Amino acid sequence: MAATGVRLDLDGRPIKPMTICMIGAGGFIGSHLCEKVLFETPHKILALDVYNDKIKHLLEPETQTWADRIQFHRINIKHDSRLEGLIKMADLTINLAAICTPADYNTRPLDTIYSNFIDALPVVKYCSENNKRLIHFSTCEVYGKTIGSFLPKDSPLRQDPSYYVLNENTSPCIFGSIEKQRWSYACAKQLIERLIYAEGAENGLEFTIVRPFNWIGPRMDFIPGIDGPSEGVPRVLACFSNNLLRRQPLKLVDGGQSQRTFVYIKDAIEAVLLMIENSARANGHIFNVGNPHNEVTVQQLAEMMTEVYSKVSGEPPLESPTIDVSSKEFYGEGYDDSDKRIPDMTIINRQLGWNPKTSLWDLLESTLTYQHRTYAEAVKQAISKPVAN
Ligand SMILES: NC(=O)c1ccc[n+]([C@@H]2O[C@H](COP(=O)([O-])OP(=O)(O)OC[C@H]3O[C@@H](n4cnc5c(N)ncnc54)[C@H](O)[C@@H]3O)[C@@H](O)[C@H]2O)c1
Ligand SMILES: O=C(O)[C@H]1O[C@H](OP(=O)(O)OP(=O)(O)OC[C@H]2O[C@@H](n3ccc(=O)[nH]c3=O)[C@H](O)[C@@H]2O)[C@H](O)[C@@H](O)[C@@H]1O
Repeated sequence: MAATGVRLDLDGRPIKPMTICMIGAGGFIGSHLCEKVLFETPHKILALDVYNDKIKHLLEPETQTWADRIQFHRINIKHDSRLEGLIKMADLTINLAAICTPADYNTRPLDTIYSNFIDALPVVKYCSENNKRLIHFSTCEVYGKTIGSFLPKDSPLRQDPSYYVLNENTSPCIFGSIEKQRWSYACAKQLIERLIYAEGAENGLEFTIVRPFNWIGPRMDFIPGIDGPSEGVPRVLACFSNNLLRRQPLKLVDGGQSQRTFVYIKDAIEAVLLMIENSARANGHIFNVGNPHNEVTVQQLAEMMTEVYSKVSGEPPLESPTIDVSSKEFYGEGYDDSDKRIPDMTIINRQLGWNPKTSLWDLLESTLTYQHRTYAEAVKQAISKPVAN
C-alpha cells in the first residue's frame, strides 16, 4: 500500500519526496489527507492539532510501515512557539485549522473570526518569511449568496447559470448585514484569502487556496452525546445521521429549501493530492473543489438519507421522517443562509484535470454504512440508559 516506484507529476517529472506540515491534521479532512499521503506517497507528515482521535489508527501501532513518516505534535496554533520551527522543517504547509460549524458562526462570532483570520496570520507570515509553500483551506462560503437570489422569484434569469454558478475569478462575494453574524466565518475566510493573495503579489509567497464545497464522508464532525457534546450542533451530515441513529425526525431548517452540492471526501482528497504534487500548476491559484452534479435541496438530502439509511440498517423509515424548524429556534439569532452553491469547475479542470466521480447516492451509501457500523450500538446503549433526575 505504500510508496513504491517513482511518482510522476502531471507533466511527467519525477516528484521528490517532501515533508508536509499539516495544521488541523486531526480533523475530518486532515484525517483523510493523512491516510492518502501515507498510503499512496513517500511524503512525510508533521501532523499538528489539539486532538488526534481521528488519526489514532495512523499513529498506533508504531510497527506500521508508515509509522516513521508521520509525527504528531499536540499544538494549539493560537499560542505555541514551536509553530515557526515546524513550518521551517517542512517543504509545504497545509492549513486546515478552523472553527467551521455554522452553529458557531452566530453564537461564537469572536472565536470564529479569531480562528479563521487572526490565528491563521502567523502561519501565512512564517511561510512568507521562510519562503515555504502554503496550501490554505478557505471555503465556498466566501461566495455568500448568489446574484440570482436577489432577482424576483418569477424572473426567468434565475434559470441562467451566469446568475448562480460560482466562479473563482468572476463571481462576487455577497454577504448579509453585520447583524447577520452567520457571515463572520465567510468574511474572516475572505480576508485571509486576500491577505494570502497580497503576500503572493507583494512578497512572492507561493500559495494555493482551496474552496471546498460541502465535502462529506466518514469521520465528519461528531454524533452528539456519543463522541461530542450532547448539546453540540454539527454540520448537516452528522445532524441527520444523529437523527437517523436515534430514530428521530430529521429537522429541516426553514423548510430545507436551501440547495447544496455534496462531494465525496475521497474524490476531493484526490484533488488536494494533485495540488500537493503539482506545485507549478497549483501555485497562485484559487480552486473550487466540489461536485456540480450532486445538487439537492436540504429536504431532498433528508429524503435520500432516510432511504439509504433504511437500506443499510434494515430499519423501516419513520412515518413522518422530517419536521420543519425555524432557523431562529435551531441556530439562534443572527443565522442566515447560502441559497445555492454550484461550483464552476473550469479552473481546476484546466490546471489539474480533476473531476469528481462519486454520485450522491453512492457516497451516502458508503458514509451511512460507516455511521451505522460505528455508532448504532453506542446510540442504542445511550438511549437505554435511565436518565438521572
Ligand atoms: N468539510 C468541508 O466540507 C469544508 C468546507 C469548506 C471549508 N472547509 C475548511 O476546511 C478546513 C478543515 O475542515 P474540516 O471539515 O476538516 O473541519 P474539522 O473541524 O474536522 O477540522 C479542523 C481541525 O483543526 C483543528 N484546529 C482548530 N483550531 C486549531 C488550533 N488553534 N490549533 C490547532 N488545531 C486546531 C481542530 O481540532 C480540527 O481537528 C477548515 O479550514 C474549513 O473551514 C471544510
Ligand atoms: O461544507 C462547506 O462547504 C461549508 O459550508 C458549511 O455550511 P453549510 O453548508 O451551511 O452547513 P451545514 O451544516 O452542512 O448545513 C447545510 C444546510 O442544511 C441545513 N440544516 C443543517 C442541519 C440540520 O439538522 N438541518 C438542516 O436543515 C442548514 O440550515 C443549511 O441550509 C460550513 O460553513 C462549513 O463547513 C463549510 O465552510
